[in-house]
Amino acid sequence: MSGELSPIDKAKFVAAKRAVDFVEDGMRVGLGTGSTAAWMVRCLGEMVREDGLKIKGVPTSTRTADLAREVGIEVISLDEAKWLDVTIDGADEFDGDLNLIKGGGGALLQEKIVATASDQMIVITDASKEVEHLGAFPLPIEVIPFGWQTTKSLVEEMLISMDVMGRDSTLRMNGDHPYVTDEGNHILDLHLGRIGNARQLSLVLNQVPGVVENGLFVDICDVVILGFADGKVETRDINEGTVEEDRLDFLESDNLFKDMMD
Ligand SMILES: O=C(CO)[C@H](O)[C@H](O)COP(=O)(O)O
Repeated sequence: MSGELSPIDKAKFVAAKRAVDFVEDGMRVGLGTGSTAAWMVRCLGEMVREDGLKIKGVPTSTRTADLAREVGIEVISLDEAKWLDVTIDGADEFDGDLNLIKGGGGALLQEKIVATASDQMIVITDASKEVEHLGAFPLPIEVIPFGWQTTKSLVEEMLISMDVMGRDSTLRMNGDHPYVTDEGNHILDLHLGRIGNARQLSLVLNQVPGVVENGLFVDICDVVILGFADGKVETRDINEGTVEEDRLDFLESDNLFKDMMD
């Protein structure tokens, strides 16, 4: 990456930079997937290389595993870690209860398993992901390739029976071919418009044969850290509500940030 970063990238960097303050020596850390999570992985890598931080990372995708190794983080599997101290990840939407839609980057299955196996899940994001009601972002569901068109019909019928708005679903594509996840599955994106009861929808979707997992994260996230392009950080904590924080004055002096702009 080179040149001037966009305001959104600056905001993502600020959120990532604040989130890594939660990481301490000896921790097992879940490493999310996506452009915001990639900033966090780079920040942690810098702490490992420059400050001697000792952590083990459990990545949520092959992309993140590759980046983590590249920046010097020791990578282990979830089975080796068994349980994690914290997972830091991005999101596509979050609401006032810190429920999320995730999976825009196609890694929702590993992301949900890893976040659920963590003492704490911290979401890092820019302000554009905050919504009053989840659902404007198409909800990704991971389905096995066998009979995916039948699974799609079953999901649509189920949505009609639940009287859920929207109901269109599309198979995610990668060029001319269906998108394939790290587990060899496909993704259906559900265009719902507005999700009334995320918990109920999540439970019902996972009952449909062929559905592996859906991108609704209900009662999993503990903290959302919102970054802004001018360095301001705001934290939403599930227990403490909104915590206004000072503007962080590191953007122009941060080595990692400067490197990325060169
Ligand atoms: O859920 C995800 C990947 O499956 C990502 O966290 C989500 O799509 C946000 O990505 P970005 O940080 O690039 O906006």
